[in-house]
Amino acid sequence: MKIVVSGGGTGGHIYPALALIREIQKETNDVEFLYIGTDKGLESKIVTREKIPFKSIHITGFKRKLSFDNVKTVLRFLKGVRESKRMLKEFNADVVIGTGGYVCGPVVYAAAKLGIPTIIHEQNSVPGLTNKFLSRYVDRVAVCFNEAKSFFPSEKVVLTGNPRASEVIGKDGIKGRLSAGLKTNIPVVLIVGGSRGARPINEAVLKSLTELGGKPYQILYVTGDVHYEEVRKEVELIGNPNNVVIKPFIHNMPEVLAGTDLTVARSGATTLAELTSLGIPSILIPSPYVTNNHQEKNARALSDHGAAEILLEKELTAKKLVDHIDQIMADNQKLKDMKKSAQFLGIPDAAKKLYNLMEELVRAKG
Ligand SMILES: CC(=O)N[C@H]1[C@@H](OP(=O)(O)OP(=O)(O)OC[C@H]2O[C@@H](n3ccc(=O)[nH]c3=O)[C@H](O)[C@@H]2O)O[C@H](CO)[C@@H](O)[C@@H]1O
Repeated sequence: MKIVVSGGGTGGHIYPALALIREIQKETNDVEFLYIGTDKGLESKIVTREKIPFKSIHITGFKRKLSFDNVKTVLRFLKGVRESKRMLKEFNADVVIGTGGYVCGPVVYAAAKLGIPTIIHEQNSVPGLTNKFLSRYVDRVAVCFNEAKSFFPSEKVVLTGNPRASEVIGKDGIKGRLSAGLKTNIPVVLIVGGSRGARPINEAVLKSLTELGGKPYQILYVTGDVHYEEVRKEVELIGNPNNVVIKPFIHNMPEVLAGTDLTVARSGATTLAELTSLGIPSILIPSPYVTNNHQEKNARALSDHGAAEILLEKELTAKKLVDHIDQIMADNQKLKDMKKSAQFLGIPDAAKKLYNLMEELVRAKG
């Protein structure tokens, strides 16, 4: 089978696409991939580093307000469609999947117009503009939250989950702890602000650092690459407690998560897919700076089922952060209940579900 994958912009759209490719490659040698992205997006670096065949088209996103720039965008879209059609024919694609971000607009649209089976994958509980637009033309819309279903034509929607959920399972938590410089025999709280870190979370953690030093658990605190230097300078003044390890970014997140007892995080869709797949209790601090406040809705999908607690950024203080962590870490039954609820929401076989969906569509086309 020849599969075209397209998606880009943030890690949130690229990591699920990569996870899907890697998981399918584990299952079978019978599949050939082509990734279509943009030259400017993060995908051009990440995908080529993984040695996946990569081609690029030139396209920019729509502005939400009407402007002259949008006219240019429409022209670029049409050019992107022409380029995509040529690439899809040349590759002889059997199926095309878009994982979000504006690049998959022309690619998936072109595939639909050529009569190639198409799927879009929506990671969030509230869809982005591109996926809403594409849902009219595609054969299937794969979602990760039941809450997302109502935004799409009901006959096309399938709950598959996020392929990153498949990639994170079965990892060695002891290795994860050791790799981060943590002790193996003391509970771990991971604090991370999404793929780029989050200044408000960093501020609250810095203010509570000394107090966290006296706790019976260890903290792995991930600042985000761009904030690391600033945080490190402050920590030099405050003092770094023995039970707190500070890192700019975690490159082996699946292993580290396997060794984590409680996570404090932003509620980006992929993070939540990982947490539920592994059954990790969490305190979620949704980013209020995202389209349609979708991170809060993502977070509610977990907290409504007891899998997570929400701490809104506008209410975030150092004291509240520490109290929340303490309350959960001191209550074994609560940890167990949250773990169970998270696992209940997790879809660890998401990659397989998506692959089956592709096979079904290709078979149906004959
Ligand atoms: C600010 C913004 O627009 N964020 C969006 C972006 O989030 P963003 O890309 O930050 O967040 P996600 O939670 O979706 O994905 C983050 C990914 O990075 C990984 N990771 C993170 C930190 C680290 O040190 N190491 C590491 O590997 C996580 O394990 C995860 O796999 O895309 C998501 C998916 O569409 C959206 O829900 C978010 O709202």
